[in-house]
Amino acid sequence: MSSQVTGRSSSTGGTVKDQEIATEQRYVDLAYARLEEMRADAQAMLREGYRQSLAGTKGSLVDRDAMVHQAALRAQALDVADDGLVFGRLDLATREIRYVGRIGVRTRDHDSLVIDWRAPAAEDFYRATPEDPRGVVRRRVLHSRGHTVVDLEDDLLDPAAAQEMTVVGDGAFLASLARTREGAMRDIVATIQREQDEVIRAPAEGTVLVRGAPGTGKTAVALHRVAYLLFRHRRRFGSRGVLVVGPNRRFTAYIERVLPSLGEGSATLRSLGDLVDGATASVHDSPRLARLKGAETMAAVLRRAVTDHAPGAPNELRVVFKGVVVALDRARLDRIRGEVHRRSRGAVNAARGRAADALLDALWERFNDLGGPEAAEAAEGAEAGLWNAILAADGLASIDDEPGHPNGNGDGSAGKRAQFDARVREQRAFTDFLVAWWPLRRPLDVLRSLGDPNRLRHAAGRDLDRVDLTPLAASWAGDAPLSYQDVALLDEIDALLGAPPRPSRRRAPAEGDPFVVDGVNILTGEEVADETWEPEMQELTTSMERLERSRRVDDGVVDERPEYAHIVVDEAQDLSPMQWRMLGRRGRQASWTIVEDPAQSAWEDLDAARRAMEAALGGEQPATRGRSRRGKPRRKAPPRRARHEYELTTNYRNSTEIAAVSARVLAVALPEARPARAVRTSGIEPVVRVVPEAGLAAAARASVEELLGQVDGTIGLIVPMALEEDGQLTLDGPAAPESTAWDAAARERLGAGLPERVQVLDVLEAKGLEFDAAVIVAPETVADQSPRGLRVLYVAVSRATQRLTVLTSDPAWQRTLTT
Ligand SMILES: Nc1ncnc2c1ncn2[C@@H]1O[C@H](COP(=O)(O)OP(=O)(O)OP(=O)(O)O)[C@@H](O)[C@H]1O
Repeated sequence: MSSQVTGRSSSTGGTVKDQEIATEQRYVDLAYARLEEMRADAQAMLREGYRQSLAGTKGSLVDRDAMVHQAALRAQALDVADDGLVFGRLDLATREIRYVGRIGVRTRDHDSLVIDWRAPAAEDFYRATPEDPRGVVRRRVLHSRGHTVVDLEDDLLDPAAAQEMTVVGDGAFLASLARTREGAMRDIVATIQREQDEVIRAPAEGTVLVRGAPGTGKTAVALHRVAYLLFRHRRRFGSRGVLVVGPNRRFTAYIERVLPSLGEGSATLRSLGDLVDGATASVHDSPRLARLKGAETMAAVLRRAVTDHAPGAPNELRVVFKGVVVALDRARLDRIRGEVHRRSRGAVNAARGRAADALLDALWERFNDLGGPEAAEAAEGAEAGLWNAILAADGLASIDDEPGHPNGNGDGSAGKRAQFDARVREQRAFTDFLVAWWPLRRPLDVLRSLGDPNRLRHAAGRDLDRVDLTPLAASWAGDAPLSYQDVALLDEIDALLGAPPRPSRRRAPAEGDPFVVDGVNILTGEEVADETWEPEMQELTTSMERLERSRRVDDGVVDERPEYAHIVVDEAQDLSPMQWRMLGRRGRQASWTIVEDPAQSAWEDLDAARRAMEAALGGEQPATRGRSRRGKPRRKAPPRRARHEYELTTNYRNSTEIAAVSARVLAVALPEARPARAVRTSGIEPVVRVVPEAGLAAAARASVEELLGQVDGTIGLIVPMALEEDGQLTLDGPAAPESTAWDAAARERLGAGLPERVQVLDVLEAKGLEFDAAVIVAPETVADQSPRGLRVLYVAVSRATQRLTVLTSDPAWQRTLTT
């Protein structure tokens, strides 16, 4: 017979639970003692690594690098185990006992003391249920503070096999869900539920698509999956890297501690606003601008923008050969430009050499039209002084054609052509023209150039409506802040521009190269060293450094864009097609974990986003179809990958009372959707108050002050987006001069003097976050701000774990939320 005990006294002193805790403490002490030994071993390995480097050979440096890296990883993994090393115990029907913990611990004789939670032998800890006990009789969760076991909770899975086994517990799991939120997400290793574990351990290949309502643990599960993949497939995912992408910087700050707490510091965590090096988003676009910028048609607009002539590009080319002025006008130049773009298929910056050749062809043709070599001979006899005067008046920098010039003796037509090319290339008029007419462009310059409504109109073709041009151009003009959608556009432009053909190291100068102007090769943008140039010794790089190398869009083009072996996309329902394209470029060979809740989507055209997602996951990217970014034939598009779909159904965040309010919003936003099942009842009803519009801010302040006395943890004060008069931008940087009700200045006033645990944020910034208490201001405004406003509101009301207050100036909303 087993017994369920919660603190009952035993005949031998102390409660049964105390005795059980003492037993477990002895085992935990044993595990920590062994951990100390492992730590000493890791330190010894580190010292040995450094000793190797004293040998001084290149090979020894490589060994040192590898050894030090390994030892550092090991030491890091051991450190994370310092808190709550052992958190689970399984008693099996075979009488075997298994302990589960943050990392695997073995005795010196290789007997298992603690099984890593990610190892196959730990799977039963998460998967066993009373319906399917998988040989487990009792599952025990140990709650520790540091090295000390403070509580236990048992699940009896197979009562028939339990015999005299003691079972203690008082719902510590549910209690742990109600714990205070301190502002950063925590790991859930000890309490992962079966449906969550299935996602975490899903196959590493292909795409894992996870859906679930707010609070079902999608983010938590995705992060634990990363730790699992890195543990089980370290070689594959550790070397090429894992990228985790979240919606905004607040969100990445919120989740950034989870992976390190699981001992995994190697994954790259980025928000959609800082995925591209050198470009950082500081604003969200209004729904209208986001729709325009995020749509796939923007790819065509940008393609035209990069192939259009650059701002300030000259309209005429004039050179002199043997006294004959040869000129190309704007119409001819535009035709040449179009032809070069067609032939170079996209890699714009790399095509400058081809552009130079095409100009020379056209000049030669023109020169022949003017009479060719005969005309030159006639001109040669003319008065040099007269020519100089005329040509100087034309502003040509270099016109001379001295008899006896080394290039002046070509014969035969090929020789004449070679002579022509050589003489024209030498002229500053030609090289200066080339630099201005086909500049090596930077993504940010191209985007800014679209701040000119005329250029935007030209690039827009028929892909944008006239009425949209003005707000779009205004959002890119001057030094307007970059938005989250803009970052994806910069990446698109970068892909279109491509890298100029540059070697990885500085080359020695080629003597007399006419394309070297002021120490720079104007065809490639490459710096050419002076005569003192010597090849440098290369410093060894670690795999982490290599992983971190990436392109920067602000300072021209450097290095390759990083590609990852696995990409996790959180809040995927909000990605625009252009953002999917940006991610697709980073995961052409990757497997993916995609986490989403379509009911929370602020994005209007979900079908278009879905198509773009499919293209990113395995299809081809239309902008670079058939060719790689460097113009070489592309590898075949990867085959469509296996897809594994999962749904999470239990809401671990909200109390049942708060979940009821969010279910009411969902019923209006998306009547056919099913809310998740909340499991924790708090007995605290949400508050919905009607307040006159002018008093909303004051009421919000008062509500927060009241809540400060009611909860110990974080409070979110969630306000509508701040749309400017023309509905454009919502700033999360400094206040814009003419912005309205909920702008940054208003939010700053709302938060003034409040403790740090209170965050004032708009509904978009609240995505993915959670608070002990939330105050939602003006649901009616949120609902009206965009066609997806109701879904955005659904996000807002599902943020709180314990207390929810809604302030509305519309009595109809009070009825909707309470009945
Ligand atoms: N098995 C679990 N044990 C304990 N806590 C859990 C468990 N699963 C989820 N949680 C907690 O529930 C909360 C919600 O989890 P999470 O943020 O991952 O949900 P989500 O589905 O991503 O929500 P949203 O869609 O709103 O972003 C978090 O505090 C998380 O730690």
